[in-house]
Amino acid sequence: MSPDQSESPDVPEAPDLETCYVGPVRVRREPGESSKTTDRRLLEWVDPNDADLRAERTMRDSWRVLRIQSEFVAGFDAMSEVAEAVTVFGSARLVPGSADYDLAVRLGAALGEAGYAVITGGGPGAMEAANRGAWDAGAQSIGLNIELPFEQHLNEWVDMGMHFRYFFVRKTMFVKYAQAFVCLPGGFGTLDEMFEALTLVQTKKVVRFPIVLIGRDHWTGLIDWMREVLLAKGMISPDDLELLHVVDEPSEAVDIIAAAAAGRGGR
Ligand SMILES: C/C(=C\CNc1ncnc2c1ncn2[C@@H]1O[C@H](COP(=O)(O)O)[C@@H](O)[C@H]1O)CO
Repeated sequence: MSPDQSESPDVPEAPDLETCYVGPVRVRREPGESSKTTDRRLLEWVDPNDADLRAERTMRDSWRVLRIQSEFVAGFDAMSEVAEAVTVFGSARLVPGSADYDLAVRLGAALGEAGYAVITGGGPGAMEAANRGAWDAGAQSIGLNIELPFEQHLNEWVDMGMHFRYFFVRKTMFVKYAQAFVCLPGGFGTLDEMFEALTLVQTKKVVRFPIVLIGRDHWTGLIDWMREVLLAKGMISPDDLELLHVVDEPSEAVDIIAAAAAGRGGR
């Protein structure tokens, strides 16, 4: 090797780029460069007085339908082999070593040991922990991730994972392939998922299946408010409150789910 060859060539340093997913496509961008998610583009407001923008939107939305359709097809194909499953929701912000993270691991394991596949949002926190428990129990561990404006990873405890562009497509998969929901302690995302499940059951859009809230400390205040405000004002009926089961232990959640399955003639 000549002295010239041993010298390091004058290669420009790789720029510090941000990574994110646009549907299945991984893109790297300059920090701060606009990264509108697909959902945001779909829901973007367009000035109705601007005829050109309206025409452009109509064209884009028509094509968008094909993309939505393809996401449903990919989801249905991927999920078609899933056996009995339970969808688990919960805070993306739980950290390993915390009591709630540990609860989520134990929940995933208890569901897995009872023969259920575990479906989560595939992200960090409670999702990672529940997938981890299911994985440890040798159960199918599924993560349905979503495109967000910052980099998203499937957690490492997922053995079948997907990235969705559209929230509503992903939510369909959470419901369609599960026979129960369990909500761990969580924030707005978890509450959104819990209330969506609840209204689907309340309006009989899905046959009554259990929604279990695990962690009494976290959920009791909300249930009290539902009773003291919503029920008292006649905005829900007494039966509606019974659609939610509040427990502390993963084994209680599994018992409720198994009893509901037996009541439907399953298991
Ligand atoms: C904010 C953080 C990570 C975001 N990543 C997520 N990946 C996948 N799914 C998510 C993510 N964040 C929220 N979700 C969904 O909402 C529920 C949790 O929301 P909460 O507001 O944290 O309660 C969860 O069940 C997911 O389906 C951490 O840096």
